[in-house]
Amino acid sequence: MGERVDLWSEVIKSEEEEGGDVPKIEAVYQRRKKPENKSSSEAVNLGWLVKGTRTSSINGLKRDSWARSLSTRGRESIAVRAYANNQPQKKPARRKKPPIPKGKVEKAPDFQKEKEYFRDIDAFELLEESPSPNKPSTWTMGEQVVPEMPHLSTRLEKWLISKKFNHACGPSSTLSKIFENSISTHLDFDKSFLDLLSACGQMQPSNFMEALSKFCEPDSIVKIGEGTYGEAFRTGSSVCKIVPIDGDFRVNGEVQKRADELHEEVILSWTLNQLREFETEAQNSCPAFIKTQDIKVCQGPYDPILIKAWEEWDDLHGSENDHPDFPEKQCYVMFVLEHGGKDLESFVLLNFDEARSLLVQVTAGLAVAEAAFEFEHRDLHWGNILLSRNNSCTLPFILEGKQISIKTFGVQISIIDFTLSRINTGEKILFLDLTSDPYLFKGPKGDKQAETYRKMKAVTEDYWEGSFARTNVLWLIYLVDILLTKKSFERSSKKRKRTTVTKEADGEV
Ligand SMILES: Nc1ncnc2c1ncn2[C@@H]1O[C@H](COP(=O)(O)OP(=O)(O)OP(=O)(O)O)[C@@H](O)[C@H]1O
Repeated sequence: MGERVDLWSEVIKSEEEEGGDVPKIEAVYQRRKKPENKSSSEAVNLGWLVKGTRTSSINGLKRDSWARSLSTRGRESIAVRAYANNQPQKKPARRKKPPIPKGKVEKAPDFQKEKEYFRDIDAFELLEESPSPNKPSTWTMGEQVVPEMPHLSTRLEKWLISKKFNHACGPSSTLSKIFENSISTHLDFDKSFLDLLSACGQMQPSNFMEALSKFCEPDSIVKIGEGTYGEAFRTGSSVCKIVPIDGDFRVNGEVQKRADELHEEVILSWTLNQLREFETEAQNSCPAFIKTQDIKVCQGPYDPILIKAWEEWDDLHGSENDHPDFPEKQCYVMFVLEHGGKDLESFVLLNFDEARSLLVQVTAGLAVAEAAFEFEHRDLHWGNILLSRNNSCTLPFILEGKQISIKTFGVQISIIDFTLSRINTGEKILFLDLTSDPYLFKGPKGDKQAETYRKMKAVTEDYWEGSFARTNVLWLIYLVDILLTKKSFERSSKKRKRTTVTKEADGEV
C-alpha cells in the first residue's frame, strides 16, 4: 500500500500519552517519504526484478514452476469508449452495474454535524505557514523538516496539522473525539485501497476471524487448495480464497498484488456473477462460472486456526507456498466462493458421457460469457476447472436469448481463477497486459499448456486489451488434448469388450 496518512490516530495517541491538557511542542525530524509510484509500468519493472531473482535461492523461494509464476500481474483497464475508437468491434449492450449483494453495503457515515462544527470555527487561523521557497512541498521549522500536507483541503486539514505540530494552539481535544470513530480510518488509506473497500461494501478492513466465523465454526476450517497468490480454505459450504495484498515483501516468491489489481478482479467476479441471474428476459445466462458469494478486505496476521489448517495441509500434500507468517498490518482480499468441487487434474471421470458433458458445459459457458461481456478466460488449464457430482440431469444455459438445456450426467463444472481474464463490463475493459510477463511464454516445448500461452500471444499479437474470442477456442483445444492424453476412465470389462467389438465392426484395430 502507498504512504498512509494517519494523522487522527497519531493525534489521538499523542493526546493520550500526554495525559490530556499539558501542551508540548514536538519536533518532527523525518521528512515524509515519497509515496511509491504504483503505476503499471513500474509494476512491470518490478516483475522483471522478481524474475531475475526467481531462479536464485534468495528468500528460499519454494515456487519455481513457470506455469504458476506470473509475477507481473499489472492488471489494466481501459474505458470502453477509448477502446471502441481503436477497434472495429461491437460494443456490448450496456448492462447495469455489477450487483453488490443487497444488505451487505454498509451505510456511509453522515458528517453533517461535524461539517457544521467546522463552519462555526472557520474564523480561527490555526497555523502559521511558512513555505520554503526551495522545497515547495515542505515547511521549515528551524532545522526541522515538516511533512508535506496531506490532501484534506479543508479547515480540518489545517487544524489537524496544527494539532500535530503545535499542541498549544487550536481548539480543545474534543475536536479529535468528534471524528474519532468516523473518519480516522479513512484518512489512513490511499485511494486504490478505498476503492477496493468500497467495491467490497466496507469502510475499513474486517478482522480475519470475524469475517470467517460468519460462514462456519472456526474449528472446522480446512485448507483445500493453493495457488501462487491464494490459499483456499473450506469454510462450511463455502470456500474462502485469501490473497495477501499491498505488502512490501514477496509471498511465495512473488510481489504481492496491489489493491487496484484486486479492485479489478472484484469487479470482474461480480460481473460474471450476473450470468447466474436467470431472469425471463435474460439474454445470456449460465451456471458455469464459480459463484462469488461475498468479497471482504481483511487485515491482521493469520489466525492460529488458519495456520493450523495450513500446516495440516502441508503435512499431507507438501505445500509449494511459504508458511503464512504475516505482520499485524498485512491486508488481504478474501473471496467467498461457492464450493466448486475438485479440479480436473485430480477429479476421476467415470465415463465418456461425463467427459463430453464437461466439454459441452465449458464450451457453452465460454460462449455465453463471450456473448455477454466479450469474456476471455486466458488461463483455462485443468487446475482452473472444478467438477462436482450432484443429482442434476440437465443445466439451463441461455445464449443470445436462446434457451439450451445441457445434459450433465450428474457432473457439474465451475470455472475459477480470473486473474488473466479479459472482460468488457460495458463500462470498462479489464485485462492483464501479458506483454510484461515474458516468462509465461517460455514454458517447455510440446507442453500443451505452455503451447497454449504461446498460441494466445500469436493470436493477440501482444495486444492484450483487444477482444480475441479465439483465445477461448485455444483453451478448448487444450482441454480436448488433456482429456485425450492425460485422463483415463475406469471401464468395466463388459464395456471394454463392447468397445472392442464395435471397433472391430468398424474395421478399426
Ligand atoms: N471455489 C472453489 N471451490 C473449490 N476449490 C477451490 C475454489 N477456489 C479455489 N479452489 C482451490 O484452490 C486452488 C487455488 O485457487 P486459484 O487457482 O483460484 O488460486 P490462484 O492463486 O489464483 O492460482 P494461480 O496460481 O493459478 O494464480 C484451486 O486450484 C482449487 O484447488
